[in-house]
Amino acid sequence: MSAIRAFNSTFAKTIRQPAVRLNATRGYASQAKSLKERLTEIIPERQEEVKAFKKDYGSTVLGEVTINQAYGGMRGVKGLIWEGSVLDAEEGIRFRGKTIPECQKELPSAVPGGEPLPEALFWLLVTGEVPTPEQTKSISNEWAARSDLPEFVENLIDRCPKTLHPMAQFSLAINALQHESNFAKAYSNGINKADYWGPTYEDAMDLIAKLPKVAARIYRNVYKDGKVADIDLDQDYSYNFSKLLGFEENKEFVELMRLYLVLHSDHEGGNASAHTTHLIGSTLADPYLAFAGGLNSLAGPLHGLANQEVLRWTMKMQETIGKDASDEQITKYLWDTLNGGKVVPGFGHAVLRKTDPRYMAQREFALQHLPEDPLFALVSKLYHIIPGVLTEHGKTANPYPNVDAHSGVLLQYYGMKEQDYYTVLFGVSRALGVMSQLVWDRALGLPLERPKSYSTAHLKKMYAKN
Ligand SMILES: CC(=O)SCCNC(=O)CCNC(=O)[C@H](O)C(C)(C)COP(=O)(O)OP(=O)(O)OC[C@H]1O[C@@H](n2cnc3c(N)ncnc32)[C@H](O)[C@@H]1OP(=O)(O)O
Ligand SMILES: O=C([O-])CC(=O)C(=O)O
Repeated sequence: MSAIRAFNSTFAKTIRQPAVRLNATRGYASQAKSLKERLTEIIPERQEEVKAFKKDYGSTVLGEVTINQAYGGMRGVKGLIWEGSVLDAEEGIRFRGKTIPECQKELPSAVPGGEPLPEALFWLLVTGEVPTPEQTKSISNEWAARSDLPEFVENLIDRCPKTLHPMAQFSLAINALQHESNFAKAYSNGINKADYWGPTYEDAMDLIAKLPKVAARIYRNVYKDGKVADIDLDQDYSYNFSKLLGFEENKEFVELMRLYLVLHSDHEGGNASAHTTHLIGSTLADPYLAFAGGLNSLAGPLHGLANQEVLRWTMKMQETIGKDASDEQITKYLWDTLNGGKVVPGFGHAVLRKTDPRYMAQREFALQHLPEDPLFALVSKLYHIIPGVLTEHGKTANPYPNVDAHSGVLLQYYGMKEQDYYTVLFGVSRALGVMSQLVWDRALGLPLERPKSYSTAHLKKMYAKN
């Protein structure tokens, strides 16, 4: 047995939570398995499936690439494999074939009829199967048990100036956690490539488990008293994250956190944070280094940072034209933004051509929990005004709101008012998607990513008539 196989099997024995099915009507397996045990069964089947599919269809053409696409951020170019989710331009995201409302209905929750648990979504993303409540609980327990940070990482976060953007602190801390990487150690010890997925899985689980402590420490240092509570080993991930942030006493906030972490987790493979993580991972840099790169992508205002920008833009608008501004005043303010050569944050999308269902899920939450909130009323008003203005402006392929247009108002309502922090929450959630794919990247032996590029001069030589 290789060193890493021995490590994996010992680890599985230590951490496994034997769980027996309680609910016979929902089609759960009769003897619940740990996530790693289930993956160990599934991976050889999927490897065979992919091998056979490639053998039969490997030379099938997926699409053509135009010169405009090469200059245009590769929009619509089909060239990536991503197992966890697929995005439809009209319908939005499906996680392993399930829409957001289906996930809300089918995945185990912490409270009856409540929001789905991110632990359950992670299991679904990794395996394609809905976990039992016991399997979901085993992930909660496992993440709580793996959550400790090395002291030097805590010190590193504590030494950051409060003026360093929370996303820069987050990325720095994740790079430092690389010290813990099982994959990096296994690679340096000469692991066989057939075994790569094992230590990648261990790193993915450790990394996700440690995120609440990293993210909450940044929040408490920058905005509060620097003290961070302890993890409750018997609680779920979102409860613990809320507790560390200082919000666990508000049960609605904890439910929001569960929903938030599910909604922002995965958006197929071409979005900048997912693609960056996948690209870095393809060099066999370990999961920590890959995810830190993904976070740096997420920190751009055209991507995840838009959720911070939305609130900033909305507040600035309120300051400029007043809290009771008329539709006409809002419309004029929008035109000033557009004529100033700026984007309206939270609207538009590279793939979606309808309102983002993640926006709708957050709107449903607001309608249920904060229907009278004045900021929610304003966000609803903007939802009705902005698409018309963007359509008249005539440039935007999709004038409708994306996920980032709604998250800030919910967080504000519960007292998390520090917008510069919001993308860190997004990053914690995005780890679920990109880490589950990274395990599959290594399990399927996906190679170094390296597409072809040309210079303008070369392209002109190839295609221009004069
Ligand atoms: C989690 C997420 O990442 S969701 C996206 C978060 N980002 C935002 O909300 C920022 C605002 N939105 C945007 O900047 C864009 O819509 C993006 C980056 C999301 C998508 O970009 P693209 O796929 O290039 O969009 P699209 O094809 O519609 O762009 C065409 C033109 O419309 C402009 N446009 C697109 N959306 C907007 C917008 N919300 N406000 C103003 N102009 C816009 C683009 O800047 C582009 O202008 P250009 O021709 O002068 O370069
Ligand atoms: O899909 C995209 O390009 C951006 C996005 O909404 C996400 O990553 O969640």
